[in-house]
Amino acid sequence: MVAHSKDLPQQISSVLDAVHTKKSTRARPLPAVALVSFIAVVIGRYLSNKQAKAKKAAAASKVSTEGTSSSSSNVKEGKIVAPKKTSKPIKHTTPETFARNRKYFPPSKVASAGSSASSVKSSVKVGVNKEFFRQIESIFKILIPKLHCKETMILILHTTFLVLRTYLSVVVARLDGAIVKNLIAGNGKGFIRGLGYWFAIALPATYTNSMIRYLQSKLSIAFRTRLTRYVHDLYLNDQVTYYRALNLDDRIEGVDQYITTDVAKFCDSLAGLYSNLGKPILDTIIFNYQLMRSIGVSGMGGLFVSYIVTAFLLRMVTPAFGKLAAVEAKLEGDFRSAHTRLITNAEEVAFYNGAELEHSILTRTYKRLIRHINSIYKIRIAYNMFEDFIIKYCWSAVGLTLCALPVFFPALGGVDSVKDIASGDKVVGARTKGFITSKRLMMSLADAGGRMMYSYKEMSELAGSTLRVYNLISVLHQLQAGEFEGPAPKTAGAGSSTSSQDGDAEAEFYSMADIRGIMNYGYEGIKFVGVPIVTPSPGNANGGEELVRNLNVDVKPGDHMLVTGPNGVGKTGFARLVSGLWPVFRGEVSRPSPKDIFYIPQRAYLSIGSLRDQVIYPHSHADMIKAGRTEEELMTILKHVHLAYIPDREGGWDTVKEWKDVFSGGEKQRMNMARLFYHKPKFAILDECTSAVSSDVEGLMYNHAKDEGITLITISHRPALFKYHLHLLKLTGDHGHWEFSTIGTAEERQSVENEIKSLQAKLDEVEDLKTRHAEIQKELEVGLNAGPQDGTKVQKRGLF
Ligand SMILES: Nc1ncnc2c1ncn2[C@@H]1O[C@H](COP(=O)(O)OP(=O)(O)OP(=O)(O)O)[C@@H](O)[C@H]1O
Repeated sequence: MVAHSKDLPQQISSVLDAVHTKKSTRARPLPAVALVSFIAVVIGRYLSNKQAKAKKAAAASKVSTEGTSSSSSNVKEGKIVAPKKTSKPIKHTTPETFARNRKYFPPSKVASAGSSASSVKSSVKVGVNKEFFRQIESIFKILIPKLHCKETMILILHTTFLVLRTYLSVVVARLDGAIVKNLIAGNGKGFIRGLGYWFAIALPATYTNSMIRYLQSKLSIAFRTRLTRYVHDLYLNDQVTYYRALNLDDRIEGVDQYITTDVAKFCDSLAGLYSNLGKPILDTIIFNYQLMRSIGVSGMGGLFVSYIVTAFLLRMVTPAFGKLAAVEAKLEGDFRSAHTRLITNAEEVAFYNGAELEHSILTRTYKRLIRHINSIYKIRIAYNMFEDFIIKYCWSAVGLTLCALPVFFPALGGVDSVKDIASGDKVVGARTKGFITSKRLMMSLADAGGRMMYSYKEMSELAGSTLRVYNLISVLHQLQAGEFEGPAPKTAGAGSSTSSQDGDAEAEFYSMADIRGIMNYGYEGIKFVGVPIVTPSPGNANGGEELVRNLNVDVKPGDHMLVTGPNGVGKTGFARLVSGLWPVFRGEVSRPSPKDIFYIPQRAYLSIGSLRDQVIYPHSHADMIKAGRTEEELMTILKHVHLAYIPDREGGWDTVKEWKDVFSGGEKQRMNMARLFYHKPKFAILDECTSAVSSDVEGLMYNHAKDEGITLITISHRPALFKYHLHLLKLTGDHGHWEFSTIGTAEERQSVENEIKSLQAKLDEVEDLKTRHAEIQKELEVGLNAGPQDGTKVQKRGLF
């Protein structure tokens, strides 16, 4: 009974609505049902066709993968997946698209929450402002590159279903009214018919709701795919943007977090915002229109004033959700990278017994994150209270007052009430109907308004992820173009020769923002003309440190060169310059084209993939077949590096394992040397890459490399490698000093002789020690044979 009386106003309202709209909108759900069912079936068929196609494609790719790379050991391992061999192009973005889009991504005017050193000091805050809309617009150029694309199709479908849902809500409300009307009138037939319509409409209505959710997810995934592809194309390219982002620039710290989490979060929020904002806006327009019929234009004026005041107040009190979200994403990234570090260095940490310290680092990063999240929750308490107070209570009070206007001041009343009274309806009935209709509309409006205000909060948070995604793309674009961030270069007059290093008046000031050197590709050799080796200095106000000054060297084919010097002097820096990883600040570097030069780094790298992939890296199996190379050749190569036993031991070329855990230190280095013999480049830079290999095998590998016609540039401090080279580049570390000489000159001989002398001296010492040892032994024996003075018999055996 209580429940009944509680629902009564709503039921009366439905009946009144039904009566009110008798002429033009009699509850006729059947055409609506038919229309919705038709659209649902068409879209359902479209989507199921797509799904069938996707299933077919998946089955086909499974067959091809099984056909090319499955092996018994692969199955045994179970966990590691070999890279898929695909004939499809890996890159999706053309250089022209990059060039066109670059201008849409100038450095952000908002100081980034994700970077530790942003040069952009700006008063613009993270939030729903002009800069946010500009950033979103730029990102949309990537998300929807043209009008006719998959994303537009999904957006159209999504919009259709959103409109359908609003339409169905109206139909359901009217049907509700009609059923209640028949119930009150005791019309059994009408009631049963109404119930029939009710069930008939349930199917398309529920289908519409689940399609809205499905299309929202689909839109999010489509956006994510577009963005991830674009970012990957930008990140992994010939300009080694990934290396630059990680080593030469600190604007996007934790780039993995940006690409994996932030992009996904951004796409989810954007797709969600469309439906969360679109529906309330549509509702607000419809309900406001209907409300105007009930409370009149003057009442609507009051309502709009309350909208404006609410929007103003909420904007005033809304905390910087965008900035908070951006900081949260950064802290999440820090926590994640602390774990990644531990995974990468588990063995080293275990050897050092460093669990406790690592534990404290993890706890500290986690606490920092949680403290921030907790502070957001606390900020939300006051905000939610205010939001509820305004939207639920103040709006209701305003609503009630406005609803009362036609009652107390009929002259001000809405069109309907005036018309109803004029047409002779009972005054009380007219007032009840007017009040309940207005109240229902007000409630719906408050609900739509609440959702819109909630969307404002979502938009503020979206501003945070938009900033991070925008910064990612913007910085990658700049790095790809070789534009770095650094202190302003000093002008010639203002001391271009100002020292950047303590106590060195001649050292030049090197800024990442002032790179003037030239890099030439395609030279038959490696030539440095007036090139300094300078450490990159992202965010360092003192500029980069000059390790080697004004280097001039020319290595022609066959001029095997050894680069030597103490630790940290810049030997690997030389290799980084040749490979284009470090910028050429001044002078000119000429080098062969990429296919003619190969680097083997200090730390042996083993990729994800099969045993074969380890030898042919960075070729894929498909590249190997295309180049006409065979497994017999690979076997010969393994013999040269003394690893011929590996394929048998590991179960064949197709075996997939985590190779970095399988091979010993020396095996890893020999495997890296095997790559050199596979690729046979004209030049090779070997950076201490045989330090764990026994010296006899090392010698064989060096001689084989020379026999293959490879010009070697070895970075090492071991004199044992002198004999395989013709030239010596010695970096002394003394104010960037360096010496170039030919091995075999007086100086070099002197150096080798010095080493021989020092070894000889040690050997002589061994002889002396041996002689001394024999003497002591002799003395002891003499002493024992003489026996004790008191005549006690000492047993020789017991003493020794
Ligand atoms: N990305 C970087 N940013 C700034 N400085 C760097 C960077 N990489 C290396 N350095 C610094 O440059 C200096 C030279 O490094 P490099 O690796 O060339 O030394 P090296 O002579 O090869 O030493 P080792 O014999 O120990 O391998 C070191 O002091 C190092 O700290």
